[in-house]
Order: sequence, then C-alpha cells, then structure tokens
Amino acid sequence: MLELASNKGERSADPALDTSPLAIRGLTVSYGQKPAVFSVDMTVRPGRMTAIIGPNGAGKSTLLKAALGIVKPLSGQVRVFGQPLDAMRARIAYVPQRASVDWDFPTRVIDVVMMGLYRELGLLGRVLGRHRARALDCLDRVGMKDFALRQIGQLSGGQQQRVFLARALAQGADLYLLDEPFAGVDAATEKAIISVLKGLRAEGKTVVVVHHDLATVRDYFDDVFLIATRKVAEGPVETTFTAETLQATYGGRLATAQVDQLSQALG
Ligand SMILES: Nc1ncnc2c1ncn2[C@@H]1O[C@H](COP(=O)(O)OP(=O)(O)OP(=O)(O)O)[C@@H](O)[C@H]1O
Repeated sequence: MLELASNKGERSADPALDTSPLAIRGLTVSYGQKPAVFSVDMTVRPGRMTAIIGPNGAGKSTLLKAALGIVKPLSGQVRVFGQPLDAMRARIAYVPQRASVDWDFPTRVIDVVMMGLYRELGLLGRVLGRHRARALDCLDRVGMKDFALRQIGQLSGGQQQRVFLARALAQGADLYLLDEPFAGVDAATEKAIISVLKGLRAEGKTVVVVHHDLATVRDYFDDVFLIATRKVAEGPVETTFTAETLQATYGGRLATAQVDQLSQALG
C-alpha cells in the first residue's frame, strides 16, 4: 500500500490525518479492471454520525471494507485516530451487511456478542461472569436480552441486526462502522438501532453508516459523504445534502421510490 504519511511523531501537512477518527486519502480499490472506489479522500469528524450514501454499486461497502483492511486497496492511505489501521483495530467496531453473514452457523446469540470481547479474552481466555454480564448488558441495550440463548439462525433479520450491533457494543470501540444496518428491518428495530447509535454519539463515539434511505438522512445524521465511485461531496448534512449533490451522485439512476424519498427529504 502506498504510504504518504509522516513518520511517527512527526506532524503531517494534513492535520486531519493526525486527529480524525477515520481519515482516508487517495484510496483506489479495484476488484478487476474497473475501480470500485477511485481516488477517494474522506475525513470523518469525531463525535458525529456520518451517512455514506450513493447508488447501488457506488463503492460504499468497498470504502468501509478498505477502511477496515478487509479489502486491499491499489493505492491510498487509511489513518484511524492518527495511526495506521493495524495499531488501532481494537478501537473500531464493524457491523457488516446482514446479507454477507452465514446465519446457518450454529451459534447462540450470547456467543455472537461474546465475539466482541475476543481481544480482551484472547484466544484461550476464560469467560468469566463479568464478561457474560457485559454481553447481556449489550443485548439489553438493543432490546435482545431475552433471546440470549437462542440460535442466531432462528432470529428474524431485524433481530439478527440488533445482535450484531450488540456485538459491536461489547467491543467498547470508539469508531463504529455499520453497513446498511436498517436494510430489511422493521420500524421498531430501526428505531431501536438509531437510538443506540445516538447514545453512542452522546458518549462522544464516532459513527459511520452506509445508508440507503434518503428520507431519513436529515433526521438521523450530522454529516454526509456522497460517493459514486469517486467522492462527490462531504460535510454537514444541512449544507451538503442538497438537490445538486444528490443529482451529481445519482445522476439519472434514482429509482421512482428514491425520487419520492428525496422530495420528502428536501421538503
Ligand atoms: N468481491 C467482489 N468482487 C468483484 N466485484 C465486486 C466485489 N464486491 C463489490 N464488487 C463490485 O464493486 C462495485 C462496488 O460495490 P460495493 O458493494 O462497494 O457498492 P455499494 O455502493 O456498497 O453497493 P450497494 O448499495 O448495492 O450495496 C460494484 O460494481 C460491485 O459489483
């Protein structure tokens, strides 16, 4: 990976690289010939909730995966709280897209949440009462405590999503990256998830969400990052989530339902 950053201890010419919870510079990712993400810069602001939005195939998930080191970029740089990603993994929690998870894997809900504690436990660490109590507390925060002993595969999509959020909470991270947490969930689950995310923000944590529903962007988020393979715009929702930037992001690719959402969202 191309490294443009300063050496340790030296301040870079780009101050956000030293301070932002997540700063990405010049990121290009390609699965084949055609880049999925091209030359993207992103600066996430601390203690804010940021929505990543853009049409299908715009590179939103790829951007998150590259930020987490799950996919390898062709070029570019990722800094997490001013450090290279590897040094900061414990401070990032990730909730993947529900569709990308094998839900037939025979695991109880409580064990999924305990996976969030694995850095603390180590591979052979003994699970103590306090670990179990913390996992149950995280399940409680997402309204899933009563399901602790169920098999994960037996839950509804919304319930599974809540459990994955509980796993992220158990990790006690400072930066939360979520890939479409509201996709295919019911209204009650959406409300529960957004309330947990707002709670994290109130604690000073930073939350970044790949989001599809244009109608809720203004309600839910502080900042927005618009992407269509390249970055289109980023900044506060009030000034950045506009008809012009949306037009530039979606072009003619807005489905009728999205046009409706958009006109609602923009009043
Ligand atoms: N593992 C992969 N192998 C090959 N191509 C991929 C892979 N993952 C994604 N792509 C391609 O990269 C591009 C960006 O995909 P990505 O999933 O990042 O977009 P997205 O904005 O998250 O889309 P969606 O809103 O549909 O989830 C798409 O053209 C997609 O087909």
